[in-house]
Amino acid sequence: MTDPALSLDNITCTFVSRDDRDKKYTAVRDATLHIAPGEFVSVVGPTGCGKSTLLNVGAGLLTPSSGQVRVFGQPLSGINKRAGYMFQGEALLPWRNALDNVTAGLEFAGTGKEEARRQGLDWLRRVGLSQAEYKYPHQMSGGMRKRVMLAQTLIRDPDIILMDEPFSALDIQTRQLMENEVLDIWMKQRKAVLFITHDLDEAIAMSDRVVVLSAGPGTHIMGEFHIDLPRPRDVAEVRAHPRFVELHQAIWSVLRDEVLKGYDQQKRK
Ligand SMILES: Nc1ncnc2c1ncn2[C@@H]1O[C@H](COP(=O)(O)OP(=O)(O)OP(=O)(O)O)[C@@H](O)[C@H]1O
Repeated sequence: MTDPALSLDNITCTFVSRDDRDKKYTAVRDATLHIAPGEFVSVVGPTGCGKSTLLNVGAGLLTPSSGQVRVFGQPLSGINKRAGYMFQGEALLPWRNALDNVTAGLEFAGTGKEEARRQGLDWLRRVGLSQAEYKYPHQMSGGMRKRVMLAQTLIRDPDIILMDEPFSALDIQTRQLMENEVLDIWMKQRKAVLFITHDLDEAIAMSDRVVVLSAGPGTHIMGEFHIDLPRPRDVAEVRAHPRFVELHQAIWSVLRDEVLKGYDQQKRK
């Protein structure tokens, strides 16, 4: 049997509480999640439940209080070098143009300038930005900046792609375009993807599997759903598929109560 690309086993993350430094807060308790090579897995859950915490554990940015992380069967220590990470916010360097932002990771890894430029231009083309090589972040729209971030993440050819609500700041049309672009690229390369989102429609439209997290504290996995919709998919069109509607109802019936609990906790904060 092949090893999962990423395995998180019995992960617990306890922090010093942000509200009261004398108290501890267990964000995630005993969560187990395996992602196969080439599998696209989305994690959904109420706000503040611990989605980013799990992703950070997978990226090696956060060491769990207990549990084990393995990458293609090997225990992870330090940063997960086989993973590329696309954050929720803006992560471009404002003083670098689009091309120099895309090639930044290659440069840091020691790739020669000419080769980095060749690959950078190729990635700009693949994300639909062939004309934007010399534009600086402030000269680009939010959607263009996200495309640059996508190219920046994928140019290193990671075996695992970690995405934390990458398109949440975009308008719905741009967002759907980007989602389709990610699916196109993924269909060609079939890397393992861990995709965090608030948006159940987005999770179902993109994924092979949707994992539902409970409200915190002590977040755990409430359910997993295999998404047996045909591919290739268009994220806008697939929403009208009768199976999409069935899956949405099934997942929402598990997620709804957790979202209400999460919302209640936010109001009490
Ligand atoms: N370093 C930290 N110190 C203290 N508490 C933390 C820390 N990191 C996360 N938390 C807490 O753990 C919980 C989970 O946070 P996390 O950011 O993983 O949730 P999330 O599901 O990604 O949230 P959102 O949906 O709002 O993006 C939150 O209550 C948060 O305040």
